[in-house]
Amino acid sequence: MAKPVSIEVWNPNGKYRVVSTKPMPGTRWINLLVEQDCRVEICTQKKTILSVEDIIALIGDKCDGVIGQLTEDWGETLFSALSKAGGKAFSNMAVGYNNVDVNAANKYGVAVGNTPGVLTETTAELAASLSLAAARRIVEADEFMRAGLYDGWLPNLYVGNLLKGQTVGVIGAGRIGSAYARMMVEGFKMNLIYFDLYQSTRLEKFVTAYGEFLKANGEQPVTWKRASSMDEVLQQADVISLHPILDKTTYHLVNKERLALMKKEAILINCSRGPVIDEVALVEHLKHNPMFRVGLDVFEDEPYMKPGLGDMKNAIVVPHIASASKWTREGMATLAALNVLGKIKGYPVWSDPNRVEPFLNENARPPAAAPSIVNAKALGLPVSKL
Ligand SMILES: NC(=O)C1=CN([C@@H]2O[C@H](COP(=O)(O)OP(=O)(O)OC[C@H]3O[C@@H](n4cnc5c(N)ncnc54)[C@H](O)[C@@H]3O)[C@@H](O)[C@H]2O)C=CC1
Ligand SMILES: O=C(O)C(=O)CO
Repeated sequence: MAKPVSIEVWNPNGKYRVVSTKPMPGTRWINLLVEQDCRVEICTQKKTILSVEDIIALIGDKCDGVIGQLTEDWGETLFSALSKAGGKAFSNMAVGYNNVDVNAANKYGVAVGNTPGVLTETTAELAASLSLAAARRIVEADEFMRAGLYDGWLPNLYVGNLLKGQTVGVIGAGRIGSAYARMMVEGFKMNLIYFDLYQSTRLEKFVTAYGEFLKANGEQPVTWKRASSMDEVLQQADVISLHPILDKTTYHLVNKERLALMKKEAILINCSRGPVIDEVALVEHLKHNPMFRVGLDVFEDEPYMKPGLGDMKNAIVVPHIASASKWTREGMATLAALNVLGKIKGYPVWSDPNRVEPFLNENARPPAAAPSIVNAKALGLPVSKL
């Protein structure tokens, strides 16, 4: 068994043992746990992705709760080990929890937390950044400049796409997809087409109101359309951003056939999860369509890229940093810690995981509730009346 080599301990005499598989930003999350009689153990081992064996060793014989990461495989083996150690709480430090087998957690009565809301705008901003970078070829132009190749202004140098008046397509118009859509519509006066299993009435109202504002000021109004299929979005949009959860229905949602439906000069952005795109098919598509561009924050086999992707000039690739703003990462740590603490203390579950601001106010005590437990219903946990 691979034994973790390095652990940082806070409040050694605390009654409840809470393990974090990684150091997390800020100290508020540690203080909140320590104030409530937790002994906090943080794994400081210099290894980016911990194996199941590493985490079993961290859990040990007695562990009340674990804060884990999206890179870890939380399935039957780990929930069984946590349950054997007396643990009843786990939280991902992430909103996405496709790395967690929630059925296995249910079997062992372990609450599974996630961190919605606090990363919505930050993630949408990165998707918007990638959209702009791809449309205006910023990374290619930066490389050209640094290579000392610039010898004067030219009419055809790094000509890209104007976003104003084009159509932005959003697949998965939940929290992040809607925030991204609002940024692109308001910021760049783009028209919207979206596909989601559910109607996004708030988003539609926003675009309608902004369109009326533009019209009243003598400008071309922006428009919206809820597509009846994903293919409609792919065919009609100029910039398409993917924001669904990853599950069986969204695995390889963008495949060879669907890439072929898109405009030759379209831009595809993925800040959701890598396997939503068939990355091998994407590399082929990029090779045969040099004006097609992608901006990718996530990859099918993270941390690896499929062969050839890194060589493509029409691809911008960044290492899963969409939620990486200081405020958001500290907030994610806080929400994850409060999920675990809430279950340990027997608090009810917060009633609306889209409204987590009260937990993030540094000047007030957080509510006595677990902010977001995804299997609360399955475990029959009480809901907060706050
Ligand atoms: N790259 C990064 O660092 C980050 C990635 N994420 C990813 O983004 C995902 C979305 O996060 P939120 O917006 O907070 O979640 P959300 O639950 O608010 O939105 C997801 C949306 O996807 C829709 N959806 C589900 N299945 C679909 C399908 N088959 N076709 C079309 N739409 C479908 C849902 O109806 C929902 O509206 C997370 O699950 C996570 O995987 C989230 C934060 C940061
Ligand atoms: O929260 C998530 O789901 C992420 O991917 C990291 O922010």
